[in-house]
Amino acid sequence: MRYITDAKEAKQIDNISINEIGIPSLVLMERAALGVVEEIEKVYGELSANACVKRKTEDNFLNSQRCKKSAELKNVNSKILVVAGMGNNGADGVAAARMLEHDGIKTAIKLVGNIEHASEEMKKQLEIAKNLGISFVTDMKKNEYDIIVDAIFGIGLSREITGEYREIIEKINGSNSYIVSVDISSGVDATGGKILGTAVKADMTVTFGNLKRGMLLFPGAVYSGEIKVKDIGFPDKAVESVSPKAYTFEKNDLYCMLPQRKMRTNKGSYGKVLVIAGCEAMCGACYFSAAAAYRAGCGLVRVLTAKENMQILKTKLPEAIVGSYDEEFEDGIDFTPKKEVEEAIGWADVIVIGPGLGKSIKAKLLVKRILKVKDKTVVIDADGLNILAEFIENKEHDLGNLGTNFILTPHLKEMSRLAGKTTDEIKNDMPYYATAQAECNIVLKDARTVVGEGRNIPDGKIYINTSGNNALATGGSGDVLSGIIAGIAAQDIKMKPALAAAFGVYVHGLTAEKYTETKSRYSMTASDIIDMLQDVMPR
Ligand SMILES: NC(=O)C1=CN([C@@H]2O[C@H](COP(=O)(O)OP(=O)(O)OC[C@H]3O[C@@H](n4cnc5c(N)ncnc54)[C@H](O)[C@@H]3O)[C@@H](O)[C@H]2O)[C@@H](O)CC1
Ligand SMILES: [K+]
Repeated sequence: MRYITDAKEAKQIDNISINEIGIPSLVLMERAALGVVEEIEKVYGELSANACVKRKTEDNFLNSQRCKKSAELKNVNSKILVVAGMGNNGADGVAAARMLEHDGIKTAIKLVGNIEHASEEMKKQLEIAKNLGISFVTDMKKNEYDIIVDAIFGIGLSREITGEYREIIEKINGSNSYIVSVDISSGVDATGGKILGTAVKADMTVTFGNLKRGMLLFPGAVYSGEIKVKDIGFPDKAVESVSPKAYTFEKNDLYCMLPQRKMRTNKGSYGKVLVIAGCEAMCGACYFSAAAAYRAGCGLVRVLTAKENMQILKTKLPEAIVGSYDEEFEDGIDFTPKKEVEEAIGWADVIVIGPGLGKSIKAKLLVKRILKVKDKTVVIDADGLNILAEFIENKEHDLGNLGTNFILTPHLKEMSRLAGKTTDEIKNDMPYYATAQAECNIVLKDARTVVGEGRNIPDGKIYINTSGNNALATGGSGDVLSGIIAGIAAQDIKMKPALAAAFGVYVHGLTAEKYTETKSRYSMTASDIIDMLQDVMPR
């Protein structure tokens, strides 16, 4: 698990490390600069070898997709320019320039801003650089440098970028150089990922201690390039005492945090998922959700679907217990859930409702019933969300009334209906809309999905997903996700629903990464996502 900080938390960690624990600021800075230099020298090596530097991490959405033509790159006399602002981000850059020179790489510094406003650390770094005779330039000639180091603003950026800052950032972006941002791309708001006027389009960002939210959320993610996180010695004590609200997973987390498969167990040990999905014309969605729940590891899956879908589901997924909700309506639409629906609700540990369910009166009555479930995790997806939004619009329901056992999985448009806000409003503050609107858990789906715990959950966390790629943008992908989340939640009913949801989102993303290792991102289908689960879930 990796913490992701916002600007305030990152500053607090700096502060506690320096002022409470007593690690000198310049010591942290020296390590930060060394971290930057280490990464630059790797790139420099590649450039010098005339390599085409196509960063592979586009798969993680962290790449600006630059492929420098080797012919455009000078090799033997490669030069680096550090563009430094007057705060400590600039000071990191000046320290890095000194280290690069020390390692024999021709490096110059271009200062931006009023030197009279330089931070104490910046003044110190400038003094050292001057004593060593490092060259300073006043102008930045286009395409003169193979690598430009962006050390203009870090987490201290606090307002729109204008004037000479804006000009230099536009010049940097207009160059052919490989661009390395120090800590965060200058212009990206470290908390929300917004672009404050303009921002450096980095090929790589070398960040310190922890990931910053702004480099993962859009549009900041597009400006960050490949992200390297460097440990510069912030003590765990400082990080723990700040306890950042956001986190993301790494592959090892699957092995140590997912429910374990113990030796003496049977199918009853891994939970029961009920999928209420599929109307007459939509059998596939039901199949995808149910099959994914099995592949994610739950013990038993039961399906309630339209009568017409039963035969095909029995054939396609013989592992599932297949029934129909239709017989509940034999007496007309005056629905009092009885027979199979009530029995199935009682049977289940986790319920999924919505994929391909349609918006018929039957579907609405089913959703109405499931909204009353209190004692088990419920995933509401697709048409389940559309119906819920309709209930909210008609004032029959309130988003705030849904309990902490519910997981909603809206994409931006669905969230816009649920929250009564525009998609732009949602897009611009995904962590807020994933957490602050409701008591339930929300999986807010986008290229960078955010999972939030309800607003009243003590110490509620925000998960920002970093796995996956655009191969996932295919029909049925969301149905599969609902099944994966339910399948994981069912294996440990004590697991916080938001954690199960975060794992589900992470694993769903990993399937696409695995798939595109050998196959085309154009061709992945929902069935492939289900198939790839066997390659990405722990063995
Ligand atoms: N000792 C420390 O505190 C450490 C700091 N580190 C570096 O320090 C950075 C944070 O340094 P600072 O807090 O000095 O902040 P920055 O260096 O990010 O920038 C702060 C300066 O920019 C000004 N500013 C903000 N927005 C502006 C705008 N739009 N136009 C013009 N000026 C603007 C501020 O008034 C301030 O003077 C981190 O990102 C990291 O790179 C690292 O070296 C780790 C250790
Ligand atoms: K920067």
